[in-house]
Amino acid sequence: MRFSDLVLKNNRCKIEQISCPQNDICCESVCKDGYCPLIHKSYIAFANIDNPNAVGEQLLYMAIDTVLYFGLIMLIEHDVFKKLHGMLMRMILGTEIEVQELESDVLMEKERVNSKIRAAALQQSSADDDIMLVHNLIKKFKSSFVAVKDISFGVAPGECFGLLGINGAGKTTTFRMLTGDEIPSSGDAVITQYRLGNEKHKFLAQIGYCPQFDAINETLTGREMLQLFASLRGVSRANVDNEVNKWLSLMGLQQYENRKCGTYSGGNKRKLSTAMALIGDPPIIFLDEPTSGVDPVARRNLWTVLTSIQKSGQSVVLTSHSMEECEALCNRLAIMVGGQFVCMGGIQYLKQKYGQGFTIMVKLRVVGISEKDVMSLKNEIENSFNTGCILKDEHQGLLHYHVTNPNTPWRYLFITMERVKQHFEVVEDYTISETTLEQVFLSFAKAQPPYTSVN
Ligand SMILES: Nc1ncnc2c1ncn2[C@@H]1O[C@H](COP(=O)(O)OP(=O)(O)OP(=O)(O)O)[C@@H](O)[C@H]1O
Repeated sequence: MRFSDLVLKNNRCKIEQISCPQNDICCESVCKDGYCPLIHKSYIAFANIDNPNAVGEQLLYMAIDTVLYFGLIMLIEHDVFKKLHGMLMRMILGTEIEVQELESDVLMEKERVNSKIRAAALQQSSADDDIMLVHNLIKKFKSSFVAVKDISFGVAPGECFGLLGINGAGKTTTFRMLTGDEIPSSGDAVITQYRLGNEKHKFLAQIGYCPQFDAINETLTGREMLQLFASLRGVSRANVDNEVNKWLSLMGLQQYENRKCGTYSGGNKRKLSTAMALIGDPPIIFLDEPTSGVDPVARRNLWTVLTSIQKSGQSVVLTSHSMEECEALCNRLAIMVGGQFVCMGGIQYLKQKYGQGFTIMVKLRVVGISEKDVMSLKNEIENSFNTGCILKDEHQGLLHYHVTNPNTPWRYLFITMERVKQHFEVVEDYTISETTLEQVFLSFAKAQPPYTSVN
């Protein structure tokens, strides 16, 4: 009998009660009183020759799929694969790293954090004066490449902590570890009493994060995006609209609120991402270059917003390539070089410690100057400030001197440089200023090659 005949037979047997000629395939064996009785066959059974329409097998597969995919989602949700990957990497790569000798401020902060962590473990103290403690954080991507090298720092309530470093210094990797995107190779972080290592969800619930690249759903409008984030942050349904209106207005996004985010300009996407990090008033906010591509008016506006949220006790961890921004916002900052903190402290402290004194920039004429003229100019400048004058940099016809004695009178500086300018034709112009944060940064950043990559 062909399969199609069987299907026909079963369909007929189900839908009609037919008179029963002996040769009818439907009634071969069950002909009763001249009629073929209706045969009810259950669909909820495994299909076989007599019952090919049964869907038991499919139902079983669907049930197995449900359990399987639900389990898979749970494993992903609880980072089981990431943790396994992390464990495997730790086993393969180890956690031993080479660290350069640490500056005293970095070392002191490390010891302070470690002692707090020890005390918290013994329940002898709460981290009241630090909302977040990061200790001994390491990220190894390859055995030969460590992106973050054993960094430790604490952030106080209401503090803005800045992370500075050239491209590839390890700032974003640090953020990615603290926001759960990367599993640290070693080390941990604590926000209030929640540990990143074993209470990740509670830890992350304390954080607002503006990533370096805007993580927005381009098909939603700005308003919808903020409504979504307000709800995720636990803002009550009755308050969502108030909160969304507040942040749209603070970020100057009202006129774009009903436009799809995908059509926003780069600067407006940054503003929206920052608002998404700030909405719902999380206790600590990570901002990865929040003002890159933002116009100067909006940037200053954001600075005002960030200053006011600090006053209400929220803390900010910020990365930026704008020294002006760091000077305006950060209470403390750390400079990262090659994945490691090379200095740490308040801005004035860093300027005093690493850039004490004055900066003289000498612009040289481009044409008609010889190497000999430049050499004798350098000798003259260095001899004139015999209390200490160091040539820090020389590029594109600019000499950058650091006069190390902070007590040198401004009058002496100007008289000397005027005399030098009169005597050396090679000097086109000069400027004298106090040492800036940028100069402190550059003096450290030079220690890292401009393109550190593992690729
Ligand atoms: N998933 C990864 N796998 C391998 N190497 C990585 C990975 N992510 C980052 N790196 C490397 O780690 C180093 C630090 O990168 P990171 O993005 O943290 O730098 P950054 O300081 O944030 O730089 P930028 O200022 O450009 O944002 C870089 O050399 C980068 O190539």
